Amino acid sequence: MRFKVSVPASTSNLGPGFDALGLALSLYNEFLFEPSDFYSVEIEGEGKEELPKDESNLFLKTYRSTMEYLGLNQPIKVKLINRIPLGRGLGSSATAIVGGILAAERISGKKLSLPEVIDIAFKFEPHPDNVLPAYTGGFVVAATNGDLHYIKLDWPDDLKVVIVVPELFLSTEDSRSVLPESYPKKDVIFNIQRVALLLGALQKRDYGLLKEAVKDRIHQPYRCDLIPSFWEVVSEGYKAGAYAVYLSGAGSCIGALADGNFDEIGRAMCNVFDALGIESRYLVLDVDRDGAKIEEL
Ligand SMILES: Nc1ncnc2c1ncn2[C@@H]1O[C@H](COP(=O)(O)OP(=O)(O)OP(=O)(O)O)[C@@H](O)[C@H]1O
Ligand SMILES: N[C@@H](CCO)C(=O)O
Repeated sequence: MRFKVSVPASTSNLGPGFDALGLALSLYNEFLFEPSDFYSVEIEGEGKEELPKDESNLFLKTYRSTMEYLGLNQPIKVKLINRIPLGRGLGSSATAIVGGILAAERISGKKLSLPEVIDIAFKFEPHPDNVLPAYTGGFVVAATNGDLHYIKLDWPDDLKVVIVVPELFLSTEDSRSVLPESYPKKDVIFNIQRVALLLGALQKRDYGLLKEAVKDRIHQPYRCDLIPSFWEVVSEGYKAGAYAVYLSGAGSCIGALADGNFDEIGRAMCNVFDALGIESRYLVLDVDRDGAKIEEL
């Protein structure tokens, strides 16, 4: 009884949609697991050295919490094959959470409802914009207030995401700690207008509107100081042909939406980090439409 769970990365916020918008990407963490007499964790790839291999590992914590919720206890042996860089705003922690929940579902033979999945996930990550696309795939709008309300929207086939990954680790906790507790009314209105514009521009494929639509006054103006030359990277992305450039999730990755010139955009943005002596690379990713998957081995 051996299984593989694969869970996509996600890029969230997309500028103004703080804690509301998330997009699953074609980059996957894979978790291989089998029942065992004791818990054990092996890690390959990202976080091999840094991530805990004991019971404090987020995958195991989520698995155990889900099993506890189901009234069960079954130790497992898990191998995490991590391809998503950590602490970069690409939803690596969300993949571990979703992976742990799916592993518990598979081992127990029980299927949880989406509200149950989200309730468990929220104990570990109390914002939905990575967990939800990781679970469902696609472009997701999520609204929470005790209950979760969400909708999966169409994403245009021709629009890819160029993700620039600087060698800058930024924990979500630190990146959230720089945000204010409250915002002036004009900034809230600014963001509401742009989220609406963004959804409309994507629906109508009016890409010329995207540059204005991804402007934001809720998080990027506060987080930009954590990423050297953030606005210069953004500007180079636009010059190279991107329609929209934004901070991916809590950072430090920067995402660019484009329907061509993908390598030019990636290189132009990385050149800014090169000039600062910060290593970086870029990934050209499609949108994952299907979300987390389980496969028998
Ligand atoms: N693939 C993983 N496997 C196990 N634990 C992970 C994994 N990825 C992240 N974590 C755990 O989640 C904690 C919180 O991660 P954090 O949210 O800061 O970063 P992230 O998930 O890489 O980025 P983000 O959520 O901004 O996209 C980390 O300290 C780590 O212990
Ligand atoms: N919406 C969350 C995503 C974390 O990746 C944030 O921006 O803090």
